[in-house]
Amino acid sequence: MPIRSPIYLIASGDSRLAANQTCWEAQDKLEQALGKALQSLGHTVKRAHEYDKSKKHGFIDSQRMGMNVFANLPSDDVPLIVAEAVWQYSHHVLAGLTTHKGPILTVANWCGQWPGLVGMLNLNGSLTKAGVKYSTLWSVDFTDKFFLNKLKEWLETETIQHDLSHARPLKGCKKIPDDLEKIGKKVAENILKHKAIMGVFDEGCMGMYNAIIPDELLHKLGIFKERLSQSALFFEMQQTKDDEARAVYDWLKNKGMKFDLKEQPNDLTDLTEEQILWQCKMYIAAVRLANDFGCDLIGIQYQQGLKDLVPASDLAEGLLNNVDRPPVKDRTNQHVLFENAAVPHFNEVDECAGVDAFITNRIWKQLGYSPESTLHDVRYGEDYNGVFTWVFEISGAVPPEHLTDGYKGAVSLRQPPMYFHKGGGTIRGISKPGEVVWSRIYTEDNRLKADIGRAHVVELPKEENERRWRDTTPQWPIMNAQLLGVSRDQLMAKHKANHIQVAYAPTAQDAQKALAAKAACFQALGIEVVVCGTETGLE
Ligand SMILES: C[C@H](O)[C@@H](O)[C@@H](O)C(=O)CO
Repeated sequence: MPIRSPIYLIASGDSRLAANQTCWEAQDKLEQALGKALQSLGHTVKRAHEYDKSKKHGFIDSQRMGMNVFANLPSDDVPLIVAEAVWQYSHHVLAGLTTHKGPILTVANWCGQWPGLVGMLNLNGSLTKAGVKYSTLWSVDFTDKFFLNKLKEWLETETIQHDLSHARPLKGCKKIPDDLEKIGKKVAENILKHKAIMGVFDEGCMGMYNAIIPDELLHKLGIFKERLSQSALFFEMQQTKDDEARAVYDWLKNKGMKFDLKEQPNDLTDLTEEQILWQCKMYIAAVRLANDFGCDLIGIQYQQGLKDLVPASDLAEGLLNNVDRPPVKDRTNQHVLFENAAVPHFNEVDECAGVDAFITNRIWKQLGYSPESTLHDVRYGEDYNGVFTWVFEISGAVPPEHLTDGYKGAVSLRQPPMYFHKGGGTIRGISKPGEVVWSRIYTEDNRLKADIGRAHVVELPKEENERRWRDTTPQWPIMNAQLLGVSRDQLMAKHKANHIQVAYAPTAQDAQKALAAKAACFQALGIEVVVCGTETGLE
């Protein structure tokens, strides 16, 4: 049925006032351009909530506000657009969207300035997990053919069909070679027999409903949650000795990592040694607590609660994911904990990324490859020399092993104050060129699924890399990635999360082996695998 006007528009935001205020201008610009496009197709748009003069922004900034906005719609079957130019908390609007009966379209502007694409992808993943029907679109300026044609399609049919021809179920692909299937199955059997513990320091980060794996689904993988508290982490940080923190800091400096310290720093905007030392304490505390509870992987939420107490968790998170990291001894100073091993960590307690990191670690070790993996935000991208090149950019840190020149290529910069008012340093650098396996676990139809594919990480000229940093968030680590056989629009249409997991392999052939073994492991654990793109070795 054709869509009838007016179309209602809602905008979910952050819950941090500073972020909502800073990013409002970009949102306003998006809404005006989108409004014009709809007008040109004979439609009118009506905001379902007003700009708030006292708050100085027009975002839905809490779950309660979102519920009220939906309750005040003229009816629950009006056409609705969720428009996003910023990082947003999906739970602000999820409740209303789960009971909304009218057609839903999520839209983001193709812009790197703020993580609007990231916000929309999180909402898409959350709606997918919740079983809510929606369509989705993106555009640089809302005048391009792709956007206008697809928008027309939505206006005429209430739905949009995207090209998903790059994605095939593993079952329909070439058979996985026996030796690699054996490795995948062996890792799966080992996990199912011995079980694994996922330590979660406060579940659910920034409304990321998609990132929470229901226990019943997780248990089928042999993985069980240990629900830990960030209060316990804070307490442990306070028990950690100053000289232990100092030793971690010195270790990093000896490795060649740089810290962007000003001569007379302002704690509100600059990085300070005190912030870094608290971050080192968090790193030690996290390792000790992971050891106390026998955890195989851990995740720290940080962005609610802990963000008001201590500097950012990112420095600790990037280090935990690295095999070569500062040694941490038990409290009596006798044994090194998790010696010569990474402690797989999942940022923003994204449990889907956590399971992926844990399995990657096991598979890569079996194959003899460096097992470091990380999630990134699917942040932005542009063509470079005619090839679409993504900016993958997580909000703080990656394992230094992923960076060009490792620790020597890592600089710690102060986290942006609008998100991180207590500061803290990042692990920022450029991801080294090489061969990568990318993947994403997600929940759909009440089942766990995984998309998996291949990418080249490319080295761009310095000025181009700097431009990409300037156009996004220069404090965060960047990966310039070319997905193989998956176009920009195919990834956007198919991807069910704000995050993407990446791990390097020594060569393209090794990456295909790793992909195959990982897919076999996922399958043996009951995760439905979808192979995406080309050069996977399985097409
Ligand atoms: C600091 C921001 O809130 C980020 O955490 C956000 O952009 C994300 O990384 C979302 O994945």
